[in-house]
Amino acid sequence: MTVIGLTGGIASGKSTVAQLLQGQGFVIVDADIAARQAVAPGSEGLRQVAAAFGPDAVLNGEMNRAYIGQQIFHDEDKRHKLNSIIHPIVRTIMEEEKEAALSEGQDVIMDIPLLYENKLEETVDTVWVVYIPEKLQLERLMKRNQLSEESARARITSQISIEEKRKRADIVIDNSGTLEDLKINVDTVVKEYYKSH
Ligand SMILES: CC(C)(COP(=O)(O)OP(=O)(O)OC[C@H]1O[C@@H](n2cnc3c(N)ncnc32)[C@H](O)[C@@H]1O)[C@@H](O)C(=O)NCCC(=O)NCCS
Ligand SMILES: Nc1ncnc2c1ncn2[C@@H]1O[C@H](COP(=O)(O)OP(=O)(O)OP(=O)(O)O)[C@@H](O)[C@H]1O
Repeated sequence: MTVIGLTGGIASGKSTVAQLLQGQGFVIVDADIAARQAVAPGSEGLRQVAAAFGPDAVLNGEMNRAYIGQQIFHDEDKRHKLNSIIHPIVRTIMEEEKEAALSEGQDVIMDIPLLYENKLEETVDTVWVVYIPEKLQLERLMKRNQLSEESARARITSQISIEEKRKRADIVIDNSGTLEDLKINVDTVVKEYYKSH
């Protein structure tokens, strides 16, 4: 069984690719979903976030994502603080999900936006990077999250650049075309994958 790390820049299309791969029978373990579970209402994770970021960090019993986002994407120390609370919990959740899938004999896609930032290459068998040029990344991020150019740039520069991730990849999945183009690219990668497995 293989553990594939799926990564890329913010808004490069990882979730879209993960959906396509799920349709092809892969099990998806998603770090963004685990990160939400880590700070679920009433959780120890949320309690720690509130202790670190103050009363504005919680709204109606949930983590105030807009407030935390404003705080951490503009301030490296605060980002490291949040990461140090959430990432260990995320790793535990993802590890359990991965082991459950492997024990059922299924190949797993670990969808991890911060795979390179957190030096997790060694925890997977191969790394697939979803790539788009930075200009397109900025456009898609601004559109999807309704962000100003300045806020979108802050999010992009809080990660290792997409060009650097492309260089480090074992496999690159280009998503600079249409969704139809992306489907074709994903089909090609999956065909190649099955040839060698
Ligand atoms: C900062 C938060 C509240 C913003 O929430 P929001 O709903 O606006 O965004 P969402 O969670 O959908 O994340 C969108 C993307 O932002 C990027 N991102 C999120 N957190 C970080 C971070 N700490 N550093 C760099 N990029 C990040 C990722 O590419 C992610 O896919 C949220 O992302 C969060 O709790 N982040 C900390 C946990 C984390 O690192 N998650 C990423 C995967 S483990
Ligand atoms: N080929 C494409 N053409 C146009 N829009 C696209 C294409 N692929 C993805 N998108 C859109 O771009 C945005 C980003 O895609 P997606 O959410 O899959 O990225 P992501 O890498 O998972 O983002 P994040 O890092 O924030 O989790 C979404 O609004 C999605 O619908």
